[in-house]
Order: sequence, then structure tokens, then C-alpha cells
Amino acid sequence: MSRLIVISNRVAVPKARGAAGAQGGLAGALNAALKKHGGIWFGWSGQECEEFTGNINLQRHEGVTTATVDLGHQDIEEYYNGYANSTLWPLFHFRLDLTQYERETGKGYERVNERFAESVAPLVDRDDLVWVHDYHLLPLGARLRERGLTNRMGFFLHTPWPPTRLFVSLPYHERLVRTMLEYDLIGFQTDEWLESFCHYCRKELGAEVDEETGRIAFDGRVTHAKAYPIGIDYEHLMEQADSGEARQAGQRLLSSTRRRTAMIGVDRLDYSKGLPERLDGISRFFDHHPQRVRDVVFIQIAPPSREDVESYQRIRATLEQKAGQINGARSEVDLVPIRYVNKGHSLAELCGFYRAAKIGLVTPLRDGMNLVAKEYVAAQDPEDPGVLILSRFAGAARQLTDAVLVNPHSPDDVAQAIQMALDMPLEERKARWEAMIETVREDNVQRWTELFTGDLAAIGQDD
Ligand SMILES: O=P(O)(O)OC[C@H]1O[C@H](O[C@H]2O[C@H](CO)[C@@H](O)[C@H](O)[C@H]2O)[C@H](O)[C@@H](O)[C@@H]1O
Ligand SMILES: O=c1ccn([C@@H]2O[C@H](COP(=O)(O)OP(=O)(O)O)[C@@H](O)[C@H]2O)c(=O)[nH]1
Repeated sequence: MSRLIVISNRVAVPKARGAAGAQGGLAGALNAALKKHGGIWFGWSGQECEEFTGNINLQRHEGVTTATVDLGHQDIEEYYNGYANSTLWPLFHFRLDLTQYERETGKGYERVNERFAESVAPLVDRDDLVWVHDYHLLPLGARLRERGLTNRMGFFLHTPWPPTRLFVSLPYHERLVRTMLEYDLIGFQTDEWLESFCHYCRKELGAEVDEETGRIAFDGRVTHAKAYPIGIDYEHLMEQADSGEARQAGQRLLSSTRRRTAMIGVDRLDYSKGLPERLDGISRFFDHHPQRVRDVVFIQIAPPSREDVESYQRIRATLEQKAGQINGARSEVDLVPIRYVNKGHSLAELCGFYRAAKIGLVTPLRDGMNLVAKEYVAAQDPEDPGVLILSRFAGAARQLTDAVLVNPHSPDDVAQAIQMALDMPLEERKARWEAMIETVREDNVQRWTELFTGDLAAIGQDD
């Protein structure tokens, strides 16, 4: 079996940047993938240095070798806060209103991709499989090819890929996608994003695209594109869910809610997660059913994320204001309907909360996958499972079709789903859960890794 070289912006090293929970689903998923496969995980340390030196910090932790570099202030500003998170992230989540197009940040993005290529290239052996992740590193494969790497190289996009009519608003969009076609295999979370990418390649680049097989021929090269929905590390989650830490966390939550039904939301504080819209839906439920305010309590866990980006500062302020308004209008001396927790929790604690909460609210406006939805399902008591309310615009909705699917933009829809969930008979809850747990258990992160790396390794063998 070839060694795997995983390259991503975010690397889960013990001292990584950010509070617990702020690192999102990618870090946990890749950690699981590498434990299984062996190899090296390269990326940014999350630390800022005076000037980029290219010095690599090698560490071995729980069987995974990480190789990280520090970035200078200007690099972080232009590449991470700038082009990645103020241009590509909003654009890829269909938010043209938040997308900034700045030539300087684009240059910083190119520069950091160049630096990554320069630093990681010497670590790659001839037979290694190279697997690059996410929108931070779209041109990295091309930069590695320029350095003479002929390895099989794959790329996985964890976010959505936007429709062509939105994507073409990006200056130099053609140049960016041309660089992506230097990868041998490009993976997407769902067929929808895959189709949008193929559509772009056909319409804008004039590439020859076989929609059936995902074969894209352009400029004398062939790239394969396919959907690989990411899953959770099911076994690991079950161990965590069985721990004393999980039980304690669940108990703590239950004793604080007394006899009220707990509803839970767990999301990085990101505008793509639809948090203010979720509160609007809850508020609408209270408007329609004032007598039920005493029956439910909503707990939103929202660790801060990308705090140096202005749109993230704004969403935080909006959310705090909205939670305050609803609580102001609905609280009693012994009752606060919304608990907004601005810090992260361990997976074990989350499992305890998931199980104690009889409703899981996962209502992003747009999301590549959303692993929280799958974790919520996995953590349920099979004899008395809770109800998952899930946005139809999350990648996860393609697989979890037995969740209560909602339009997160509609407060009425969300309110109605809450009512339905609260009143759902045990039989129906069980039937829905049984239908969902199978895909959560089987289509796990190990399977995702095997499918992607298996396809990547096979490329070239029968072409
Ligand atoms: O690294 P950050 O800037 O702190 O952000 C955290 C991660 O957020 C995004 O996660 C995505 O990947 C998940 C796993 O595939 C998926 O379920 C989710 O829908 C995506 O939003 C981002 O794409 C990652 O690069 C970040 O590390
Ligand atoms: O306090 C928290 C909040 C979230 N998470 C984890 O962060 C990930 C979020 O992944 P998801 O795919 O839902 O969204 P992303 O943040 O990657 O966009 C999940 O594995 C959560 O368990 C965590 O460990 N602690």
C-alpha cells in the first residue's frame, strides 16, 4: 500500500490554533483517515511567525505524523482571512453579498500555495499518493507538478461548489479551475456540487466531460471527478458516547432542563450555519404556541470561528442580539428558553448532549456535508431516539432523507418541524432513526478514505 501524503490548511496537532470545537469536521475526519493509512499530514501549524522560514515541525501523535509550517502575519491575513475566507468561502456558500474580490489577497493566496508546495515537495516519495484538501489549496497540485512531481494526486473539496453563474463572478476563475485540472482525481461531497463543477468545465473551459464517468479531458490531460460523501468515525464516536465524560455531560444537561425537552444545535459560529435564521424559527414556534414555552429549552453550542474576519464578527453580534431579544421577551424568573454557549466542547461531552437532547437542529443555509447531523444520529438511544431536523441545503440531507427536512430560510417551516418533532410518536422516531443509522454507521470516514484513495491509486492502471 502506498504512503499517503495529506495536505490541508488545518492540521489537528495538539497545539493547533483555536479553541476546542472551532476546528470543524475536516480535522477530525483526516485524523481518522491517517491513523488507518499511515503517512504524513502537512499543513499550517496555526501559529504566526515574524517571517516565513519554511522550517518544518515534525511531530508524531497517536500514530499520526504531522509536518507543519508557521505563516507570517501578511500570509495569514491575505491567504486565510482574505482570499480563502473572505472570497472563496462566501462564494462557495452562494453568498455573493459577502464575497470580497481583492487582488492583493489573491496574490497572498498564490504565494502561500507556492510556499506550501516548496515545503512539502521534499517530503514526497515517488510512489506516495498525494491527497490535497479544500478551498485553501485549489492551485497546490499545479504548483507541485511545476516542481516535477508525477505522483498520483487527488483533491477533495469539503465545501459546496457553486453554480456556474455564481462562480464566474470570481476574477480569474478560468485560471483557478485550469490549475485544479492538474489533479488526477477531484472529489466532491455530493452529486450536486459535482454536477456544477462539470457544468463549469464544459461550458466555460470547453472541456470534454463525460457526465456518466466523471472523466474530464482538457488541454491534453485527463482528470476524474466524482462524489464521495464524507462520514464520521463511527467506532470512535461510539467509544466516546460510552464514556463517563459523556454520561456526566448528559446528566448535567438533563438535570438543568428539568422536565423540559432539550433541543440542541452545535455549529462553528459561521454565517453559513443559519444560526440567526434558526432562532427566528424557534421564535416563530413560540409565537404560534405560547403555551409550550415552558416545555422546551434550546441549547446552541457555537464555538467562535475565523474571528479576524469581519463577516464573522458581524454574525456573532447578530446572534447575540437575537438570542437576547428572544430571551428578553420569553423568559420567566425560573425559565430562559435559549441558552447560547459561545465555547467548544469535547466530542465525548457533545455525545452526552446529543443523547440528552430529544431534538437536534441542524439548519445550515448551505453546507458541504455537516458532520454534526451524523454525530447526532449516531449518539441516540436506539430505544428512545431523538428527532433530527435537517436543512435540505446541507450535503448530509442527500443521505439522511429520513430526517425532518426543512427550508432553513423559512421560520414557519422550522417552527412546524419543531412542533412535529415534539409530538412525534416513539414508533415514527424509531423508524426514522433506524433508516438513518445505517448510512451513518456504514458510510463512515474509513469507507470515505478507502473509496477515495482506492480510486486514486487505481488511476492510470486501466487508462
Ligand atoms: O479550519 P477553520 O477555518 O477553522 O474551519 C473549520 C473547517 O470548516 C469547513 O468544514 C467543512 O468540512 C466538513 C468535513 O468534510 C464538512 O462536513 C463541512 O460541511 C464543511 O464546512 C472547511 O471546509 C474546513 O476546511 C475547515 O477546516
Ligand atoms: O464544541 C464543539 C463543536 C463542534 N465540534 C466538532 O466540529 C465538527 C463540525 O463539523 P461539521 O462538518 O458539522 O461542520 P464544519 O465546522 O466542519 O463546517 C464536528 O465533528 C463536531 O463534533 C466539536 O468537537 N466541539
